[in-house]
Amino acid sequence: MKFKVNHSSQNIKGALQITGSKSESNRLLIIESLFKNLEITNLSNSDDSQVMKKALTSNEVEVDIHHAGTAMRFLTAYFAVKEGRETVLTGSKRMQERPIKLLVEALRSMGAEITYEKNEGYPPIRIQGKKLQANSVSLQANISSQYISALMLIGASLPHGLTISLEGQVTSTPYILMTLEMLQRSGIQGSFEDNTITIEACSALSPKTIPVESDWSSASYFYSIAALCEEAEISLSNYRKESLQGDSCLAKIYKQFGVTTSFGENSIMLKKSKCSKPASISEDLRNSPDIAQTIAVTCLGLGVGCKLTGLHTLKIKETDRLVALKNEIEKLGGEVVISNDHLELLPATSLKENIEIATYNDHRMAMAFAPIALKTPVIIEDAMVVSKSYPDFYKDLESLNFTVQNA
Ligand SMILES: O=C(O)C1=C[C@@H](OP(=O)(O)O)[C@@H](O)[C@H](O)C1
Ligand SMILES: C=C(OP(=O)(O)O)C(=O)O
Repeated sequence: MKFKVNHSSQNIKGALQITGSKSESNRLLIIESLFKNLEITNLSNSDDSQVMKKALTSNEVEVDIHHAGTAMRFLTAYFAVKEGRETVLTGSKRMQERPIKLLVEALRSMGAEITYEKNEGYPPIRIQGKKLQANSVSLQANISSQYISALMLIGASLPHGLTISLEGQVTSTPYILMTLEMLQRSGIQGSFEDNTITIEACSALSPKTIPVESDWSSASYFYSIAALCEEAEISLSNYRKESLQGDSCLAKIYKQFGVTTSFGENSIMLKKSKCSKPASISEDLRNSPDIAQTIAVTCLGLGVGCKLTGLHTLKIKETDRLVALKNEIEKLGGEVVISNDHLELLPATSLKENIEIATYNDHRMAMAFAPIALKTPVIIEDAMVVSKSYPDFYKDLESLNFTVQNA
């Protein structure tokens, strides 16, 4: 399905309630399943959280997690400690190209029984659940923080807890801190100091209600909208100043485009009233890789140049996001240079109209490019990919007076 997205005004006002963070939700779903006694509120309605919920209650041998990276990685560790359960964990064609070897090797070194069904190092994998006795593990930390979070999430279920030694430069650190905080809020003790994570053993949790903050990566598209129009007042809930999500750095980054953020009790207000913009910006996104596409497209729309670094993880996400960004920005008339870990955009002088944006099975390609409609009408191919993290995306665009039509 293709959607043509358009907007006829440069003044945007509205209030939206965004679904819960899929990262926080998928951690809490695993903790609840292992230890019980958690009530989770504002759970994400994303496909990724739906597949996680379904997997955790499935009695089938084959568990298919589609495109959900967190589900693939967290469930690999989860099923490895499910004594007596045999699981074949699989996913979409792209998931079968996303590496899992570092996590499988770490779990095997702890005694887990995991074999590859097709290609060495990639899903699908067959897991024979066992009681693991190990209390320490080490792994390379510069490929995906999800491998580390996966080990942290099962750590407390092991008889002696788990000490994880991280090797090399740690990437996506806020997601590791989020996992630690989620464990601690649930009642599990742990620490992260000097590249060593310690998770204490725990046999039961006392009952708790844990609210999920809304998704900051989803909020990024409204930051982009605010930046791309002349005047904006957009209220988003449920957000907090003290966020566990690294993508909350958006508030600081978008100040450069004249978008201010004020924090209410449970919401944020994005305001834009003056058209100040820098000639170019430079950001290291090692800690917030999921907002790279949003920022690149905002800059394209504003005619601002950008140099985005720390993007080495983008090649193994839903698609090779660096290549996808280059292809689609160039279709609109932008000039981009990419390497394995950075992207440089030259300030664009004009944008082409009614360009069809390919989305590469990547929700963030669709959502990052839709706001450019404030500058030029755009057609989003395979538009419903957004449901991976944000099923209500187009409904929320319409509530801000965007027109979204079948193309
Ligand atoms: O742990 C998480 O919830 C996530 C970690 C990040 O992945 P990497 O650690 O692979 O960069 C991020 O890109 C992904 O969307 C969600
Ligand atoms: C990379 C992402 O997700 P995952 O790795 O969990 O599939 C994302 O949501 O941008």
